[in-house]
Amino acid sequence: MLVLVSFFEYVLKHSTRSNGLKVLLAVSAYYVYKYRGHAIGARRRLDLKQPKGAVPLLGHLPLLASVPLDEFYEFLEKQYNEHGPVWSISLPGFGRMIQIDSPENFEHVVKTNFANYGKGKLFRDIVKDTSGYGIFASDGARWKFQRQLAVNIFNAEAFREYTRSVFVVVAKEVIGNLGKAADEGTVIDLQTLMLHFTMDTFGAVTFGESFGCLDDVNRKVQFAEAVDDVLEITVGRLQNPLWKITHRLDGTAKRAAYLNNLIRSYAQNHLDKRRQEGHHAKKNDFLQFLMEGRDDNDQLLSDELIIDNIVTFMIAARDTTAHALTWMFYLLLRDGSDPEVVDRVVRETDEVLGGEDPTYETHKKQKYTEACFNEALRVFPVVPRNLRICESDDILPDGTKVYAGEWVSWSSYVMNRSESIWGSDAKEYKPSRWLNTEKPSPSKFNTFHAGPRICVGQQFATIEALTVIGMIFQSFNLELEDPSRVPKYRPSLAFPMVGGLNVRVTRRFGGATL
Ligand code: HEM
Repeated sequence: MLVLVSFFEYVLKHSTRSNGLKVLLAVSAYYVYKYRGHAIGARRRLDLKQPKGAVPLLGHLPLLASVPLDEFYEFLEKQYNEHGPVWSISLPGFGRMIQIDSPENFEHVVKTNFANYGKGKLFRDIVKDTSGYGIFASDGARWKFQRQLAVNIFNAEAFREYTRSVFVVVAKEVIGNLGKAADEGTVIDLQTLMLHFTMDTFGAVTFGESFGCLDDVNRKVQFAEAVDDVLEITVGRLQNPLWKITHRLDGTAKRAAYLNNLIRSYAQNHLDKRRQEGHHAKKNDFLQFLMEGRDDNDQLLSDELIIDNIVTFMIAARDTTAHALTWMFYLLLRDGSDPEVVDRVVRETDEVLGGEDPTYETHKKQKYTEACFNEALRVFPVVPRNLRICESDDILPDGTKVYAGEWVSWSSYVMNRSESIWGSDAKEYKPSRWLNTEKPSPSKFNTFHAGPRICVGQQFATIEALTVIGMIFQSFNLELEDPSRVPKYRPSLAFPMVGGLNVRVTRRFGGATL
């Protein structure tokens, strides 16, 4: 730093060029000095620890850019180990980001002082062209009425009906694909299968018809591919503070517009078709709920807001649940896993289902299977990192000051593996920790978030997962193609497994056949 300052002093003294250049250099020198050790726009915070490697103006951007993407959460974990439960980084565009790790600080941000921490304009800009002003990207009153609408969609009656007419029906197509792989002796990628499963269930609960992804698991479905591509672009924006410029230059902005148009037109066509059928056509799907939903002023939602929410629900529902299932199957089947865990799931499935299809009532009895699913979501939380922006100056329960405009961020991946939160076996996959004990609070098991914005689809995801897990184990034995492989993750909006999860399938003797 001193070398830099001396260099500027030297140039200013000896420059024979115009005064303009001198002024430019002086201004640059001022900013480099002002933002030494942190990013432009960020408040200087000597009271907070921060990783070494921050540079003037860019802060920790070069450091973060140097971290391999598939080791990002281990990098975060290392920082927590080195700096303790609160530390910070600064990034151009974002400013200061305070990293927290304790359930108490987390609960304060997402629940106790909820009104003071929003998603912020920066986040909204990133997702605006995809999920618009839907529930996910909104704050305040606009969020509140959409939340109420969403809560109304999910009730026991709806879950009973989804299980019967959607989850079981679509899971039967999963079983069909697995049966084909079993009979042909081929491997099948469970990750793709689960993504197609959750996509088709989403189609069925939203529009009353599946996307047909499971008709042929290897067939490309344009809509599903558009969603994948758009999510990748969104993640690229989160990682690139200059995305508004670079995406325009490299053509990504044009592609994003094309993809979003494709996705939204699909939803609009369904909406138009439903209107033509008659607004009160007896349908029991998300689309109908949204078409009949009303805002704060008792007005029906605009087409735009209906579509914003359809896209939001699809993004929130599809990859999260599919990836959670994929990681769970990996944890059950990998080398070194306890064979008693799978045996117990199979025994429970046989006892509870007795060879029949799952129902809303049988889910409640799949206690051990649910423990396996939740434990997978603990070890591999499919929303591994999150953040909020502080609206007005605040103090966290541990005394840390947060100033207006600063971000607070946490990683469920790191928190869920923390020994100080989960005990000395925190890193082990141990479904039994969920049995015979009180459920951990959402601030401790925070994969589904906590407070007023806790995931509205948690029960939906759990019931959907229990249906397909039960139906798979009812009929098949699964084996990983390579049980010794330790799969990597890809940072994304959810948490995909790099390279998928190839399994070999055999039919269970005496198992249900379809
Ligand atoms: C394993 C599966 C899932 C996980 C781990 C998960 C996790 C989360 C998390 C962490 C949030 C908070 C995001 C934030 O505010 O920053 C969230 C919100 C949300 N989730 Fe989920 N989710 C899952 C499945 C689902 C499903 C199946 C649906 C819908 C059917 C859904 C719908 C939503 C919605 C609408 C929100 C926004 C709620 C609000 O802002 O009030 N999620 N989810």
